[in-house]
Amino acid sequence: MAKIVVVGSISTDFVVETNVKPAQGETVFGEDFNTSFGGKGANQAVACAKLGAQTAMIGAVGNDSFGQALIDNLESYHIDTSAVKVKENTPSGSAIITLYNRDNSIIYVGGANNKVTRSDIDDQVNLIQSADMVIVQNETPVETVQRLIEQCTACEVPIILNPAPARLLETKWLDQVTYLTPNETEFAELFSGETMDAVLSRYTNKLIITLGDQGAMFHDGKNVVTVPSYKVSPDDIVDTTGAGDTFNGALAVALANEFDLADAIRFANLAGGLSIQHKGAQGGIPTLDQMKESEHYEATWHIE
Ligand SMILES: Nc1ncnc2c1ncn2[C@@H]1O[C@H](COP(=O)(O)OP(=O)(O)OP(=O)(O)O)[C@@H](O)[C@H]1O
Repeated sequence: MAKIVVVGSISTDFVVETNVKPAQGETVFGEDFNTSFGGKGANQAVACAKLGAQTAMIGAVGNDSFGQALIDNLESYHIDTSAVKVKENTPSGSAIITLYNRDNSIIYVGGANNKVTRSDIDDQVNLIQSADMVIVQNETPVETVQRLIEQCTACEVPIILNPAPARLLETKWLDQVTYLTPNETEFAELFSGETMDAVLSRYTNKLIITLGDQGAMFHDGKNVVTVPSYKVSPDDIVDTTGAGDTFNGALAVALANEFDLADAIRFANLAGGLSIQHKGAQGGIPTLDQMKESEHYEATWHIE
């Protein structure tokens, strides 16, 4: 079984639906309330685990009741949480989402995710060294991400940096990561003023730009290659939240199983396309068995 270590955020989404927006100082009645598990790191870890990888998470929660629920949720997917720390006097990561007329306003509090430190990475060198693939995003502090890139380089373990949300990093860091997976908006923020073709040809077989319903692009050393997504009829699209996280987790699983890059992107496109046909970021991620039931699953795709 491929071993994947995911470093990143773990948080709860608190979603309130209302027909009336409260004015300053006003209380209104809401229509509905629900919570769901999120955080890009946690979503990507769940994707790896559901798609058949032995998955461990490095991150942090607060010492509140939400923290324990976040850990229990990861464990329900058989994710190793021994490297998820509980930070004292800190809230767990939370997104407070108000849905008003199908439009949402979000207040995100990083909480414990902002307290994942360089030494939390150094404490887990053995875990990192044992991995076939590491993934990280940008919802933990920049110095932590940089330390992880250094450790992966030193241990010669491949690392995917999913630069979401976009945050500028010096070229030396981008040069050290094995794969870089922005969506189009993140690409534009990271490489403002440059064309996709120019940057893709600088980072051959490394930069993978996700394009929503168009799939994803990379440069194979000779040409820019667009790997098309699998068509999903608009009637079947239920919830696109987390498509990017599913794509990244699936990409990691495929690469850790030694798929070539174009194949790995096709596998990730299929997972991303299936995920949008169900509600919920984590709930919508397909399992490996659900992938295999798809008519698009390829006979040459072997996940150990
Ligand atoms: N409408 C769609 N039809 C088919 N596949 C899709 C669609 N939307 C997304 N995908 C799949 O999911 C991948 C990631 O989507 P996208 O580029 O929108 O990432 P994202 O903006 O990070 O997503 P999100 O923020 O919604 O999680 C795409 O490369 C594709 O494989």
